[in-house]
Amino acid sequence: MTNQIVVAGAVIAGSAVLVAQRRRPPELAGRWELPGGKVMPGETEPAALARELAEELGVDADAVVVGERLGADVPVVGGMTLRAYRVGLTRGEPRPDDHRALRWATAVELPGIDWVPADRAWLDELITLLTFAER
Ligand SMILES: Nc1nc2c([nH]c(=O)n2[C@H]2C[C@H](O)[C@@H](COP(=O)(O)OP(=O)(O)OP(=O)(O)O)O2)c(=O)[nH]1
Repeated sequence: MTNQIVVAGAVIAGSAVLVAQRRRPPELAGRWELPGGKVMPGETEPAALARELAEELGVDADAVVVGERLGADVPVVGGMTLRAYRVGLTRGEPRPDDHRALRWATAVELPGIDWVPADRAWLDELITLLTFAER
């Protein structure tokens, strides 16, 4: 059986990353994550991420530029593997179509966020990325 990959996007703008507050399931509701979702059979990971971000953030899929991998794969309960990518948006302002809320967070704000537990694995890489991001 193949492992289900979940792709998550670190959408960077200036020196901030977009973080999204989950509505569900109850054990994750209210906690923050990188937006994304499950890769469907036959879909490439960048295509899946563009589709998920378009659905969740109300932006055009072709405005989603998927860049390099960020950090390591993270195994999560239920036999899934989380994989993060750097993302740029060429146009559009994200809105929370599937999340409770969205916020832009800078490097100093990241450790204080109430992350979905698995996403803490990416904290150091995110901080490094934002610290050296173009201003
Ligand atoms: N998208 C996303 N999911 C995450 C993150 N961290 C983390 O543990 N997860 C978990 C929560 C879920 O069990 C699973 C992905 O669920 P999802 O709800 O985002 O995916 P989806 O839209 O494709 O799923 P579905 O509800 O339509 O079935 O991965 C993260 O940073 N981003």
